[in-house]
Amino acid sequence: KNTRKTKKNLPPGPPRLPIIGNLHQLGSKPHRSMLKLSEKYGSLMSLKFGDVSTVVASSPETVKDVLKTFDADCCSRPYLTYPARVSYNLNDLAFSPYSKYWRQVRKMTVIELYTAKRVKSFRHIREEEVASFVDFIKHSASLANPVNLNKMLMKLSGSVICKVGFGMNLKGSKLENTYEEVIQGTMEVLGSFAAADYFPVIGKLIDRITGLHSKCEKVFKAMDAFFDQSIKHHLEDESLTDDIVALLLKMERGETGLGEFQLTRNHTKGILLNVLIAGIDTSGHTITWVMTHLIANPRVLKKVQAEVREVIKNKDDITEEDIEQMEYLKMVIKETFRINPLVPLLVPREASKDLKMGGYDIPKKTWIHVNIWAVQRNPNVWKDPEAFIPERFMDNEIDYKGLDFELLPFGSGRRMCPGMGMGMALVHLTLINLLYRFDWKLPEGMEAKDVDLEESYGLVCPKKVPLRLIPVQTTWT
Ligand code: HEM
Repeated sequence: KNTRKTKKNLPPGPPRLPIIGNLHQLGSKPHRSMLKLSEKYGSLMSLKFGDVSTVVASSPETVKDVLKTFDADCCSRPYLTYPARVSYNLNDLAFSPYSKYWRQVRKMTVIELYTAKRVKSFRHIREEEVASFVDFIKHSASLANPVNLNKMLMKLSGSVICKVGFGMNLKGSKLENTYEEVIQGTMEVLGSFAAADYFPVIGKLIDRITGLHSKCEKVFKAMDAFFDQSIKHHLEDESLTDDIVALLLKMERGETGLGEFQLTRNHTKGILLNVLIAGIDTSGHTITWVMTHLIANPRVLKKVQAEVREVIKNKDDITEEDIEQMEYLKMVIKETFRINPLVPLLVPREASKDLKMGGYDIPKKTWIHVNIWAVQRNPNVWKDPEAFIPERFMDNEIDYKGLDFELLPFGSGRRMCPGMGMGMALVHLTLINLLYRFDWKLPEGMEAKDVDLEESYGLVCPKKVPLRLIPVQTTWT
């Protein structure tokens, strides 16, 4: 009798296998598999992964329901075993549940850390690091050597984040030789569909067998040693006052920030984890994707270079604000975010109470995936969605700042990325330099149609095969 009374009207979804549910349908690229399934079962779809009930939103309307209409009740995070470990037991911002702690830290970081003023104050660091990056590329150009842009751009954003966040040079730090492996490994750990999250009884054992557990421990230890190094450096040198570690240590001492809330060392490290991984991976990979699409589309490359060169030609130096006069470059960046959003499923959310959404029941504790990969390829919204056509933004007001639910590379609502300004400042300055100062050629024997566009999968989806291009220095630089 009771069962009949409480029967829920859940969103439709594919049939499930015993025990694993729909896990076998995820494949190696869950955002792509979920897009395919949503074409059959609808833009609000139920899936079951082991013990976990999930819904996936895949259209601008259903995504708007999750991120705006029901944001307050959908903005918590589920408990994820390995993100919990690397975030010092959820003492961070990105994986911590919606709670008083999260609200205070979010408010504090938005007021103190991710402000336009602070982004500006780090400008000299971006300029210095981009200048030495350009020098390296000039050197490669003089030898006609191909440059591995994935690697070099990761190094550039790594150097910027180390100085901005940790007051240190990447060179000489504990991550100097391993940061690429550590950051990539962390992203894989954070983005993996871990057995421990879906099978409470045997999941941890499965993760030990697959190696996920030891991989997590390895990256955690490497990052922890790096954070300790930076904190020690700050405690020994009082002149370090302007970077993010300095600010967090001030908060620990109660000199600024959170009112009655006491920031502990684990909170500091959790927040630093977000700065390190979100800061390095995202900006570098965004620039690589832009360059990949440009080299695969020579017409667009030529057009955007003409624009950049026209704007810069009579100026003494290049600044990140020059982007304001580069309408076509802005369209190229939007189109890149549309085709290759770096976080295609955003970070998973969890319903904090029973909800009724689009006529369906979403029970409390259901996990919610927002598939922006599907939204940004929706043929009802985007004509010819697989093609790279920046001009589609010409008479189109859609932007990526969280207000338009057709394009959401930074998410939207309470959990929207707070580091957008910081990330985009580096993306703009670097791209303008790459396009103004160099022409770009594919290695011998390759043509535009051969450029590989496959993404790899993790929390962030970078280009799978590194982008190798030959820079040719322009005569005017
Ligand atoms: C091009 C660069 C970047 C992209 C595309 C990007 C994208 C994203 C996305 C999609 C999310 C998840 C939003 C959600 O779950 O709804 C996110 C969250 C976050 N990002 Fe970024 N991000 C970028 C740069 C940065 C930078 C430079 C920082 C900091 C230095 C940063 C810090 C964070 C943090 C702390 C969160 C968690 C917010 C929360 O859960 O409250 N991001 N980012």
